[in-house]
Amino acid sequence: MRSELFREGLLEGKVAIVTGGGSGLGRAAALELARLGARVAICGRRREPLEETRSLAPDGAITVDVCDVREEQQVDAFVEQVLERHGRIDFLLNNAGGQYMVPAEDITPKGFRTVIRLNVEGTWLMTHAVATKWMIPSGEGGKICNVTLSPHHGLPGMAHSSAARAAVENLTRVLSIEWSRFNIRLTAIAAGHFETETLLTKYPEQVVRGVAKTVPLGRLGRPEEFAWLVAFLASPGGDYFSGAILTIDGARDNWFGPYPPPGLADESGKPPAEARRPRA
Ligand SMILES: CCCCCCCCC/C=C/C(=O)SCCNC(=O)CCNC(=O)[C@H](O)C(C)(C)COP(=O)(O)OP(=O)(O)OC[C@H]1O[C@@H](n2cnc3c(N)ncnc32)[C@H](O)[C@@H]1OP(=O)(O)O
Ligand SMILES: NC(=O)C1=CN([C@@H]2O[C@H](COP(=O)(O)OP(=O)(O)OC[C@H]3O[C@@H](n4cnc5c(N)ncnc54)[C@H](OP(=O)(O)O)[C@@H]3O)[C@@H](O)[C@H]2O)C=CC1
Repeated sequence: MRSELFREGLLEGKVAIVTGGGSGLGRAAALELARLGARVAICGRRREPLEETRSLAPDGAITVDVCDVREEQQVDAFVEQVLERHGRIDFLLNNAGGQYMVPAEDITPKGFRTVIRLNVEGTWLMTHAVATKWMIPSGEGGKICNVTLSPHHGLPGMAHSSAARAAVENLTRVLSIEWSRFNIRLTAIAAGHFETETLLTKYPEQVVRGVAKTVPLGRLGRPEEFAWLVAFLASPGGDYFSGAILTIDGARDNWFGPYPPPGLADESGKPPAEARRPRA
């Protein structure tokens, strides 16, 4: 299938990494980059969804590796594998991330650490590995795009993640300055509310039902709308973007309604907690 937006072959010769490429926004981005001729290496913790993404792409366009972005040795091995296979890395999308929804007073130290580790440390480990193993020593530079979250004033029920995304945005800004001498350009995409399977199935039912009403445009984002922005940034159109936080959210960042939001929290303002996932 061809891109609905960009010309064929736009990213020919480019090599991209997409973390969390087995589902949702990561899958949509990996497929769009592959359609445009890039060779795309995707990773995640589970092989099965990654293989499914690969099967949806043009033959040979996507390669798959299991890698937990929180684990330094796995990240190093993954990046080395990509370099061995493809010889270069032009673009990194740090998309793997997430959180669970919970009132802040119920976040345990372990739970807080888990979310910070995934979003901040995972993003940092992958960024550092790609920069030091290829973008800096090759003299070619490259582009790194991080995924964060809108609204920027944070989401009740996501204190850990709100803190983590702010950290990632400031990391983006400082590296865009410090690594400009290597021609490494960094951006962050602050995603609003997108209709991915995780959002639609994992979050409390009243949140799923009510969330589109918090968006001035009145609907959730579609994964392809995110993917098009990623492809644009990876293309020559994105060459002069660095240090920018690109918010894609149907105007969600600019709106604040009454608190607590009707239907999305109880009368005291307590956000709902999602159900514990069953333990194996
Ligand atoms: C107004 C509003 C509008 C709200 C409008 C809503 C808009 C939503 C906007 C954002 C949307 C998205 O990002 S959608 C995309 C979301 N995608 C994801 O989150 C995918 C990645 N997430 C994950 O893998 C998990 O959620 C995450 C916990 C981060 C990492 O998983 P792990 O397997 O590594 O960790 P686990 O072993 O499960 O958990 C480790 C510890 O974390 C804590 N923990 C984990 N899950 C928990 C849970 N459900 N409830 C309590 N605590 C939990 C416990 O302390 C756990 O320790 P023990 O107690 O010892 O077990
Ligand atoms: N959907 C939305 O509305 C919004 C999403 N975002 C962010 O966008 C990104 C994608 O979200 P979305 O597609 O909705 O959610 P998904 O849950 O579908 O995507 C998360 C992906 O990351 C992978 N992943 C999770 N933990 C790790 C890890 N430790 N190492 C490697 N891979 C990991 C998961 O695969 P596996 O479990 O196999 O490891 C999964 O493929 C996330 O960072 C999310 O927080 C931000 C704002 C809003």
